[in-house]
Amino acid sequence: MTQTITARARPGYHDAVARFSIHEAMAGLQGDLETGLNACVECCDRHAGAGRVALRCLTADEELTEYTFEDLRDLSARAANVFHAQGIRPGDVIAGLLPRRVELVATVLGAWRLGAVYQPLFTAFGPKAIEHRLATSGAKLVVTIDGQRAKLDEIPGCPPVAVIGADAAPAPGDVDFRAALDAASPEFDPVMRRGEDLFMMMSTSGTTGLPKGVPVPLRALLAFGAYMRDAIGLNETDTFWNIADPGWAYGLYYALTGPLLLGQPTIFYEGGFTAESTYRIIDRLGVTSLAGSPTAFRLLIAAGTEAAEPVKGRLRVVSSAGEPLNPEIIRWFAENLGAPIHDHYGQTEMGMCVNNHHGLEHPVRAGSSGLAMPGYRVVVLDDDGRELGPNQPGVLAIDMAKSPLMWFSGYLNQATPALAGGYYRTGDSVEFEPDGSISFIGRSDDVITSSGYRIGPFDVESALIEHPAVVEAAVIGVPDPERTEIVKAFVILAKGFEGSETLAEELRAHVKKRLSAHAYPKLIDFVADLPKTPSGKIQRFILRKAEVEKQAQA
Ligand SMILES: CC(=O)SCCNC(=O)CCNC(=O)[C@H](O)C(C)(C)COP(=O)(O)OP(=O)(O)OC[C@H]1O[C@@H](n2cnc3c(N)ncnc32)[C@H](O)[C@@H]1OP(=O)(O)O
Repeated sequence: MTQTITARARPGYHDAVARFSIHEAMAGLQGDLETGLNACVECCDRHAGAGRVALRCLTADEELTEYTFEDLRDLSARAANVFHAQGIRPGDVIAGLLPRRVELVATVLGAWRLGAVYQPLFTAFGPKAIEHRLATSGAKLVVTIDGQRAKLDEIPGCPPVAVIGADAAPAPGDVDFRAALDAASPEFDPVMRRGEDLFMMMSTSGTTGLPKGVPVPLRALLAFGAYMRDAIGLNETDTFWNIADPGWAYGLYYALTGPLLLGQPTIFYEGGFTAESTYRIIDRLGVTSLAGSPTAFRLLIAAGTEAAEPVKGRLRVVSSAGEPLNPEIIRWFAENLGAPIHDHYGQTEMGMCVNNHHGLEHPVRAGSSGLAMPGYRVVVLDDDGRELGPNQPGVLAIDMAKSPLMWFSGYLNQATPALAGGYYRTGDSVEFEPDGSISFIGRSDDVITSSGYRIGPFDVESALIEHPAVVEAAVIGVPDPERTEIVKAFVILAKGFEGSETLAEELRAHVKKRLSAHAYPKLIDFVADLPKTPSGKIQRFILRKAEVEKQAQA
């Protein structure tokens, strides 16, 4: 059974909430949560047969190749055969350190076809970030490109590697992934799993420790499909482009899985983000529905109104995630692109669940994150776990028992205090408006939001103190008009080292290489001491308060 999406009048939001039924949500799947489900079948096989395009890949030079759902079915079966020959079995984890290329889709769908679990590794990560994630998941194989391969040499106990080479033959011991795909059979019967079985292994940064594993069960497909229909409002006349990288949740859930699940093509562009290439691709491929983060939208605005002119009136809807959306962006997009841009809120742990829905009719207030997506009951809690009413700040939480689309059930192999008392506490401070919409206030912990990335200060501090010049470090986010926050480090130097711009640059380069290219401290202060509690815990909030006050006085 192929699920078809039709251009339709937008149903009313409150009607959709009242009529929400998990059975109807499940009718959007071919398989069954109890008896048999396969994510590759849902995202690929069931849409094959009509020659429909599934994937448009643009190289960094903007060379375009299109793949149909039949092509992806064939590739997924070949990949599943390659993985099976490497000893991968249902439930095993396959990690992908891959840029936005067709091989990433082959790896993801091939893993799912085999009943295995896909773990994304962002290509900006350094060995430290990769090592921790591989150790957490117990991945049995890593698929990567030759340009990323050297990072894996630095990882003790790295699992076997399948590499996609440019010209050179892969290193001894590595699987030549492309040659193996070509040689493999295009037949592989999908392994049926159940709704509770895992199909993705994500990770997320916290305040105090290293990133935590977020296991994603197959029943999350229901929530991903609901977001695409209700919030993105994807219909069959749309050309959808989500510019987020599938190395992260928003990209993997909604640039790859979501559109394919609904039988709609998706777009992968391998080049880095620029306003010019973004406008060019919108124009060339006829994009009508765009998704990304406010930093990307601010960079579009910074390119000026003339750059936007060729695509004015072309975008039907724009969806924003990862950082709160400023009213100024909403105004600019309406005026210069003729496009409504809506704020959507979510986390790796649950997907998007508070949205200004494009697919459902309801008033949209600038500055608000929106309303709970049908299928989630969203509440605001005080410190004692009591539900609060309008205009009372508290922590945004999900009422687990009354949220049939909620799929998160705890971090991998560790206690999850955020799930106490029947709620999942997001750690984000918000308040309800009288109309039921949610206004975002900020994080209630030290997690940094920069360019739509969630950055754990502890990760950056740990990378910094690996450098011989650093004895101690404290890392915070400081407000930034372009990137929401930027990472700032306060560093105590070891004896014999002196603070200088040269040393600061060396520390930035060190964090970029060891941890990740996106998480390095743009600002570094060398200090003699750090504010601490009597028990010796660094008080990052004191540093943050001082920075905010400094900015206010500037
Ligand atoms: C539930 C959810 O998941 S919600 C949303 C999830 N968040 C996201 O998807 C992230 C959204 N952000 C982005 O896509 C990007 O930040 C953009 C498009 C907004 C801006 O891109 P950029 O201008 O390239 O900045 P970005 O912050 O990504 O990069 C920071 C640095 O890392 C580098 N970098 C980024 N990606 C890579 C990569 N894959 N490989 C190597 N380096 C990289 C950049 O070159 C940059 O280096 P520089 O500071 O020396 O110039």
